[in-house]
Amino acid sequence: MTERVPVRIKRLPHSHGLDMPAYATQGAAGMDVLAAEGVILRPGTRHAVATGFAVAIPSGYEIQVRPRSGLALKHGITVPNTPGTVDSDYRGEVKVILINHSDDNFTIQRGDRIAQLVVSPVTLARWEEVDELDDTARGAGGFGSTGGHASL
Ligand SMILES: O=c1ccn([C@H]2C[C@H](O)[C@@H](COP(=O)(O)OP(=O)(O)OP(=O)(O)O)O2)c(=O)[nH]1
Repeated sequence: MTERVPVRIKRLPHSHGLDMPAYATQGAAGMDVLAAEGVILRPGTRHAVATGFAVAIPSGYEIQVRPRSGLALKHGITVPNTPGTVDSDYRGEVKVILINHSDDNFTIQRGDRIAQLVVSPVTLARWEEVDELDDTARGAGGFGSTGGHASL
């Protein structure tokens, strides 16, 4: 097993009785995160769902908030800002922004597993401003310039 990065986590009062995020299987990349509140998401609406905890991520890491594929495929429930970014200096409650892309109301009950959290290393960059960039075969081609789909 790869070594695990320690991340400090603090339960908030409304997390009472809730499990903290956990890997569902040995090889899972993300920890399933539970809703700390019940919400009814009407079609087309979104909500920042409480999780009941705050974290102190070590410097050099972030936590990405990603959708669960089952909720996306079966119910049109996804994370509009995916991957959501939890910065290492953020000390507020971690929230999961969910949007309902279906035509039906979607009920989230407290304790439902609503998304997954992936701890990921962050590479910081510094700009080196130049007058000219090197040439490449692609050049300025983008946004479908290589084809591969009839509409492109
Ligand atoms: O899905 C998310 C995304 C963000 N956050 C929290 C942690 C993150 O560190 C903070 C700010 O997020 P972000 O930088 O994406 O938001 P912003 O709109 O740029 O706000 P800010 O100006 O506060 O950085 O909000 C969450 O709890 N869940």
